[in-house]
Amino acid sequence: MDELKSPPSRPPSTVTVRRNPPRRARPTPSQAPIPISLPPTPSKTIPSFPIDDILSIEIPENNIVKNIENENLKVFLRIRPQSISQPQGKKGGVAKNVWPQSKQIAKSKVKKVSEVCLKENDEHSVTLCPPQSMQDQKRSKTEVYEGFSYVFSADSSQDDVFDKMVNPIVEDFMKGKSGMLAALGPSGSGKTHTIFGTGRQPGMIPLALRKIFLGTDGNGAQSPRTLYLSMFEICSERGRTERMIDLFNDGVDICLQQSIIKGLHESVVCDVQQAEALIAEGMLKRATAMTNSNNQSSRSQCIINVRCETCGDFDASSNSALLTIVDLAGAEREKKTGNQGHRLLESNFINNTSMVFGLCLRSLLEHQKNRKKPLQKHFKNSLLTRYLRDYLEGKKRMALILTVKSGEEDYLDASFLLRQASPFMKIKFTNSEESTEMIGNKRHFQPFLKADQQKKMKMSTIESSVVNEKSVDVVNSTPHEKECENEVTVKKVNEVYDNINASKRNRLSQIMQGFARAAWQVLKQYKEKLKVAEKEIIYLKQSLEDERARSDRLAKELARLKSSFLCEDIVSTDKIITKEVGCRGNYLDGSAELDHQSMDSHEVVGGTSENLSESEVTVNNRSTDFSVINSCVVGTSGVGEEIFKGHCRQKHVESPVASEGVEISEGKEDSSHKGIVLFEDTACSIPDNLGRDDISSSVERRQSKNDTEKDAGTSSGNISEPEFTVNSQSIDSSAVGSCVVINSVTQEISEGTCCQRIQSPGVAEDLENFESKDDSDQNDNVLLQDSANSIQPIVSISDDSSSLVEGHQSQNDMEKKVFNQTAISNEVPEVAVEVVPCSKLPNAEKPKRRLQPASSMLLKNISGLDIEEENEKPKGARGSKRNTGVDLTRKTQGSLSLIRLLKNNI
Ligand SMILES: Nc1ncnc2c1ncn2[C@@H]1O[C@H](COP(=O)(O)OP(=O)(O)OP(=O)(O)O)[C@@H](O)[C@H]1O
Repeated sequence: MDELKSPPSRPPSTVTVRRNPPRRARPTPSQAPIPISLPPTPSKTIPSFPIDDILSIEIPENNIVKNIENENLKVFLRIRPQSISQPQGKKGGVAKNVWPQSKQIAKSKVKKVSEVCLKENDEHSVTLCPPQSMQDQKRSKTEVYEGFSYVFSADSSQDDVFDKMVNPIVEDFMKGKSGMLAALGPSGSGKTHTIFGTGRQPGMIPLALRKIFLGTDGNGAQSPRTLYLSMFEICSERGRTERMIDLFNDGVDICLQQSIIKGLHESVVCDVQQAEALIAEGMLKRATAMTNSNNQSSRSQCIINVRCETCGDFDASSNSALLTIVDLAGAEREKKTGNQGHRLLESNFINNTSMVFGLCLRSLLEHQKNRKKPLQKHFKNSLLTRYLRDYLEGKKRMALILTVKSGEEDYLDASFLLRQASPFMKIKFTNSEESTEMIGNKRHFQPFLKADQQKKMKMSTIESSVVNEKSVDVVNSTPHEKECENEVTVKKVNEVYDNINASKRNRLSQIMQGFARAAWQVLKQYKEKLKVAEKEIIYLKQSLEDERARSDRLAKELARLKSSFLCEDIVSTDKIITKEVGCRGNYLDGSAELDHQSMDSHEVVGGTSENLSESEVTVNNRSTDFSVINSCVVGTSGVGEEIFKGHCRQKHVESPVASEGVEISEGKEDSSHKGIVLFEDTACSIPDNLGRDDISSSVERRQSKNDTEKDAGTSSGNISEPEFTVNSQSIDSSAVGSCVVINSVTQEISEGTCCQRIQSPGVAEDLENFESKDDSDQNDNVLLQDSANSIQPIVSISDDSSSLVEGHQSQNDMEKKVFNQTAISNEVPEVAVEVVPCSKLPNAEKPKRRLQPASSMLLKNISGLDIEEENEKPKGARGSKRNTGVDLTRKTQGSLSLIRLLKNNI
């Protein structure tokens, strides 16, 4: 009750139930690009695939197939004589019109007899000319049709036609090849005459039978065989349905089931007379009628089959062959034939069959031209084309003979026929004979198989072997013929299996040949691909070798550039330092300009004893305009203990010094602003790890010492004390700044010889106090003497020119500075330094461009020094410098001053 009282529940909302849940499309599998990795080149060469050996094997070509494939449909043309154009009555006169005819038609026929519209050009072409009455029409024009297999003129005989057209087919037939001959043409053009002929002019069938029964197969050999003859027609029943009538069996209807005619009576023919009699009997049964075009016009399509079976040899090539000859009913024009009623219906059927026949061939032609176009199944539209399907689809060889009349009134018929049928000559037989043979065998063996089966079931005697009611005409045969037929039937039954087995074997062999041929073609294609691939591989190998050679060249070039860059870097560094010092001097001198008119030479002869070396530096400056010598370059071998450890030869050291820049020039005395420092040491031992700073520090240390002392002599017995002497001949010169700083030593060792370059830009100890004046002569001689050794490298700087130097701390006279050197080496180096005062460079911009790297280099060097730490060092600790090592030797007053100067100016 509560439920009743309660408000009715809402109907459940509509719920959509998915039977199949929505499916999501599967993500497309990402196909990451497969990295192409070339397989490593195997060290061993892989043996090549023996494709040449395989391809060298010759496969036997099927000549039959090859011939058929290359064969086109043969189209012949026969022109009927015009003199018999008029239908003749039975009495030999002009036949009366079978149908009531108007007077105009009768008059026109009489007029057009004499005119000819078709002319034979040659054996293969004709010219169709429209009659004068039709020349005004658009489609009426003279046309030339060529390409016929042969054109039979009006006066050609039946034998000519047979020899050129039928005889090859018959010969092939006797060799076991099937074939077909069909006659096409308008009504009354001579098709029936050509196929059957007359008593005096036998047609193709009688001639063929004669040829066949003559017993030769073309080679003169006669083989045992059995000939079967059948004849039937396809006609229309009141124009509605088609009928197949067996002409050998009293007009019994037969039917066509899948290309097999059931009930068709095949007559075994033993001689040509029997065969001709059968043919004649069948012709009498054929439906004919009198029309305005032909007094005995065929009203049906007549087919004659001659089948040959080789007795005792049932191999596939010759066991059965079929020769088919078709006499088509001629296309009819209603106006021309004047058919009415039933005849008109027959005309429609005849024209329809002819049209279907032409459509089948046209479709085959288009299909062969363009394989994309399907082969239309027009054959289904008529019994005739269904029966002749194999021929119309190009599976069997056939030939066409076109019969035309050349009269003026036949122009339209001839034009229609030639336009429709002349393209058929391009049709090719593409299929193999094997398939056609198999089809033929299948069709003709099937009744035998059926008969054999029935025979097995009945287990009857020889009489019962006559089970194929279609094969033998018992009714009309004679007793002798019956015996012959019975024997033949028994043979068939006994050998049918062998025949089938042979066919199977043949089919298998054909299949294998086809497979081998296809494989051979594939191998050919792969061979071509392999050739292309091998060419590509060779090309890639060549390119790889080229790339390798190129990379080698680039590596060599890179190494060369690196080496040259290092050399230039060293040289440029020295240049920059020297130039910087020179500039500094100019800066201090203010208007100092160095115009060296003559080359100044500074020779430094440095020598060291075993443990002691002294260098006397003499600076001679002959420049008249040399106002300030703010720097002198002294090449010295005064290096510390650690310098001379090895045994090397210091060949040539040049230290160009210029007022604004320093450049190096070897072995050349230049009038430009260059000072050449020649440093020669015949027996100098320099360690490989000689550092630039070591030398400079040691020299600076000594220079700082000379600020207060001239004579050092504080070194021990192994310590050399180079004496630095500056001689200045100038009277007015108030100050001569000279110092010797070796700040860089570059050594190059090659083959046991050490070539050491020393660029030692002269830096004054207190350059800030220098002032140069123009027109001051200055002669500075810096002599470094080694008192402890007999070999004293002397560096002399002489300046013959007058110079004015002011504000120099040191004396104007010769100043000697003694450098203490500690030499460990036992050999005394000979140092000869030539300092050539350089004149001002003609191009002042060039060194300026080089200031940038020099500044950077100096900043880099300066930043590396701890100035504050040096300042904190007490000056009184000099005595302990020697004991503290190289680090302490750097921290001299001279170096501090130099660093300050450089840093402030940069
Ligand atoms: N080449 C020829 N030489 C002599 N007479 C010929 C020739 N061709 C045809 N004739 C004669 O022309 C007449 C008509 O020929 P035929 O009956 O062969 O024509 P058709 O093409 O078969 O006509 P339809 O299609 O109506 O049967 C016949 O009397 C035939 O003897």
